[in-house]
Amino acid sequence: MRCPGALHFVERNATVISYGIQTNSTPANKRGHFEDPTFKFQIPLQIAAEREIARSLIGDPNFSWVVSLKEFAHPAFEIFSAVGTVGPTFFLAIAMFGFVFQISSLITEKELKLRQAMTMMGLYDTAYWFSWLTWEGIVTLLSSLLTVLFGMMFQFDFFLHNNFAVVFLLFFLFQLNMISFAFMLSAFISKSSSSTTVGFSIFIVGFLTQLVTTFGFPYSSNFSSTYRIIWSLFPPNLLAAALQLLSDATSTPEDPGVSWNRRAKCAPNDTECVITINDIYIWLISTFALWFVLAIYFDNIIPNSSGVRKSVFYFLNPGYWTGKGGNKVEEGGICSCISSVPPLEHVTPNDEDVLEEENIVKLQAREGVVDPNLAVQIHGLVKIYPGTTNISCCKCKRTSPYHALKALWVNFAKDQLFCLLGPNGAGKTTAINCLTGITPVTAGDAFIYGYSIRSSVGMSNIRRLIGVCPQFDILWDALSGQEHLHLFASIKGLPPASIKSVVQKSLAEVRLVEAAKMRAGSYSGGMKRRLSVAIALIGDPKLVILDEPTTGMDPITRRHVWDIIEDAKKGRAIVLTTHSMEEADILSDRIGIMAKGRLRCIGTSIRLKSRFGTGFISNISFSESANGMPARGDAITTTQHEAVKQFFKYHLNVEPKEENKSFLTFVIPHDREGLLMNFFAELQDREQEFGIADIQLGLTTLEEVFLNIARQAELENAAVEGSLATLTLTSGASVQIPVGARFVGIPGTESEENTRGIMVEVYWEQDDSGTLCISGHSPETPIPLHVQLTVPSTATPRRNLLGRSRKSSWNCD
Ligand SMILES: Nc1ncnc2c1ncn2[C@@H]1O[C@H](COP(=O)(O)OP(=O)(O)OP(=O)(O)O)[C@@H](O)[C@H]1O
Repeated sequence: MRCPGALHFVERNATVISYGIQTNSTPANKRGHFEDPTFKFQIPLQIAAEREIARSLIGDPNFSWVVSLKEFAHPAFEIFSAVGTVGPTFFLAIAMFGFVFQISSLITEKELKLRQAMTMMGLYDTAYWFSWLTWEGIVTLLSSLLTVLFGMMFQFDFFLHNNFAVVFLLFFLFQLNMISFAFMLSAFISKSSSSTTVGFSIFIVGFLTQLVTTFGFPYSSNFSSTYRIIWSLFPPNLLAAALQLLSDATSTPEDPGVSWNRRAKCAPNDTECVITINDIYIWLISTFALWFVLAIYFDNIIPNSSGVRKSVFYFLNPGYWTGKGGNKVEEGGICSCISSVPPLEHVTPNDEDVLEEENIVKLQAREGVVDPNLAVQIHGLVKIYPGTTNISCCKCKRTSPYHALKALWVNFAKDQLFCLLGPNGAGKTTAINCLTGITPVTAGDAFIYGYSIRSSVGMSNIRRLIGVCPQFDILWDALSGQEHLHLFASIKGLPPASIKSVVQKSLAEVRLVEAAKMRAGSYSGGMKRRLSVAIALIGDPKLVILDEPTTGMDPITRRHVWDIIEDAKKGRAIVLTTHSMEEADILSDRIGIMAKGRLRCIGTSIRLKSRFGTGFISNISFSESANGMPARGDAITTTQHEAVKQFFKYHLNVEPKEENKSFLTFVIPHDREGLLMNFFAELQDREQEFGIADIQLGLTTLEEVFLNIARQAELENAAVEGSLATLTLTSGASVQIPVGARFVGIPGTESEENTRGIMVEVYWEQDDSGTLCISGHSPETPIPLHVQLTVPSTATPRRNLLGRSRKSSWNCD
């Protein structure tokens, strides 16, 4: 390809010079066009050869033969053609940095629920998108400026001869377009780790389509405009076409390049021109707007990290544009069908306090009372996670509907801390998510300072009033504690002048002043939790929701955070969920224990202990001698132990629950309460005789109340579901019994001696996940007359009513 051809001259005689022409017939790409060697080389050469032969033969006096070497006329090969050829790939590669970073940041924010946290604290979607756009606009502006300046610095004709504004605008609009394209793609990706793969795939596809564009497709009159429209939707193709135009315009040092005024005109020698630089600008601006609008649209209709999305035609709802409604959300993917939900039957609470609370709230709801002393009024809140059938490629995934909240009626008062307790899966987080607007409610409503959580206007007012510390820390690893607080203070709308002092105060409160400038990614678990608590309290919210705030804190820090929470009660309501009974006991003004989506009991800690605890706990400590040994030797102490045990057995009919050399612990049921006064008076009188050093009497712990309530809920649930369990007797025989059954008659054991037959008492416990399991059974005994028996069944266990499959083995490990 280096030699276009050759001429062979043969001088036959004085009047005949013959010649032969040899040409390279491969079309060569010159200045973006494939030149036909016959017309561009062979014919001009033939004419020239014949003309010169004629001049020689006719004896032209100016003609002479000279032997010299001269380059055949050809278009200039300058560095500009490198920009036209390699430029598209090179500048696409530069834009891919921003593209991958953008996709990965957006997805990380979704994946780590950072965006959800900001929305919960009052961030508007418009502010979210426009803040990203502003930031990316600035970065793109700088990078485009640097690209052009570097191009000029390295003396590329492409950058020197074309107008600065023309080249700069091209790079700026292209990079902005790629960012907007990244916004749109991020709606479809749920894992940040996929962003590099997506970026690389886009680069490969872009490289190939740009290559095709450089060869002239489809920006020439040979192709229909439909091809051009489709091709121009992909930003790298527009870049390739623009670079081609601009490099052609500076192909020789004499070419003037494209000036700002000529941006909408074709090059004079370009007969096949179908697109100008100005057209490319218009395409870049239009596709930028298209990707951006699509990004917002897909972001709304594709389920977020909580599985919530808007309807596909949400934008047709006038309320969406006026801000009055139109924020109705749905659950499940676009390609999923929601199965029918079993109706929720109304169950009157068994507990008198819960019933009373329910009646008070219902009365207030009927009469439309908005009590100024109430921060939250929950009116029959129901949440059913719908069962869905998701159809994706070659897969059909079904989930069953689940009643997570079954009509919650409760008030949370101002200046009080309400503690929501309950075993895992009780529905606490669901209740909180409903209050903060993360999850749509199925039925019922809740009013926070009078604003309904079901109205979009109400919800945007609520977001200004609440502060939330979610169950899991939602923090940016790259931001410092101070920056986090600054950001959330801004989202909360604090005046910029006060933000600095508020942030400093907040950092001091949670003892993070020294770590204020450290990245949150390097914080310990406890520090992160403290920062989350500080975020929840920033901006003086009137309702603070703390979902397990002290998880992972050491005891010293925990106590410190308890102090912060205690101080924060003034002037606001706090809702706290925790698994620490000590925390609930210390901080709560009222406690509600939930299980299986229902409120099971409500009241102060003392009330719950006295109503649901097994009774009183009495600790008896024995005197010890100076050397730490029991006062009068082991034998004597054992006698004293026995005497005390006898004393408790005789008067109160209780056995010790725990015992060792220095103390005895008894649990005294509530029904013996009447005997306690005299009993302890006598025990105190005989302290010396029994060698007692100290007598303590207290109510049972909140933990015990919690365990009792949880077990009771499991039993009720098992009875409703009608689940069956297999009880294996010590004799080796096994029978099917309803889950939770206590006294079980063994079939076929009736005899003359035991006319009612034999029975066992089954002991039920809860395993680590809180599910009931059989821990054992009593020895087989004749069935007493008064006992209400469960008759075993041989039926196989069936699925529960809501379709969740139950465990097959019911024996505790
Ligand atoms: N998106 C969902 N789809 C279906 N079921 C869900 C969904 N989210 C929660 N659940 C179910 O709802 C029930 C209540 O869950 P929730 O997270 O509210 O419990 P919790 O009381 O906060 O538990 P924990 O103490 O473990 O945080 C659980 O059985 C859970 O499996």
